[in-house]
Amino acid sequence: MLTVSGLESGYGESMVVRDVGFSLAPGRVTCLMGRNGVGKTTLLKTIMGVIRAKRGSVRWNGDELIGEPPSRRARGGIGYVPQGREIFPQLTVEENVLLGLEANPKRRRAGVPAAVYERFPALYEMRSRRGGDLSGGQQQQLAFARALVSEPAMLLLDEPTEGIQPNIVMDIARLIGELRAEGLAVLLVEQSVTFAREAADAFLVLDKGTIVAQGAIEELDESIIHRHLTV
Ligand SMILES: Nc1ncnc2c1ncn2[C@@H]1O[C@H](COP(=O)(O)OP(=O)(O)OP(=O)(O)O)[C@@H](O)[C@H]1O
Repeated sequence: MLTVSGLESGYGESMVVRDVGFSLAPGRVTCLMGRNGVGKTTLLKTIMGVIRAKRGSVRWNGDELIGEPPSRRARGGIGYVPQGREIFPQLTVEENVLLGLEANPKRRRAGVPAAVYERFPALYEMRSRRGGDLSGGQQQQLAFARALVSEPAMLLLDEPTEGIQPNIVMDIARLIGELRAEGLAVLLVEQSVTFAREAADAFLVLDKGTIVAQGAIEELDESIIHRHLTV
């Protein structure tokens, strides 16, 4: 459903993502791995349209997304949980969730669908509190809720377990498993090989902006980890 080919992007003159190609299918979790600074976040932002591609193609169910703004991509079914969560601390939990429907004013007026609060009951309890009052784990739930409120078919997750307590990390693994069972395609940036093996079906390894290894998660072996992932 998502096919990326020959994708290049960066900042000014500096090219960060170089000739990247891969595809994602419904109901599969693909883990994007790589050392710090290799371009994982830049790749996700380019797929979302937050950063403009310099070259290449991002096709979504056959349609070319390059040139489309992020709002059109969100409306088309792509959800994004950014690194560091990017919760608005002064807005309420409910207002933060509704930001996920900015691209869709009609649905926004209908309010937060019951299904979102059923999935995240703690957010329902805290819906009138300020986003900044939530714990790190609750803020991560809020970032997921904001991405899921538009009922996306694909989710881009940028290090959702970063800085999260181990017991909440297990909740995130469970949630990703549920989303996969519901048929979402998931592209997950993750540093932990253990978590990747637990949560993903497939992996991509990025090094200096290029995909240097990919395959089924069972094929993520020690030589790949040693060459491209350990510091
Ligand atoms: N806004 C920016 N302007 C200029 N250079 C940037 C910008 N954001 C990132 N970079 C540079 O682009 C390169 C790739 O950064 P990116 O954040 O995509 O890597 P990453 O693999 O996600 O790293 P991390 O694991 O640390 O999150 C780095 O060299 C970084 O310094």
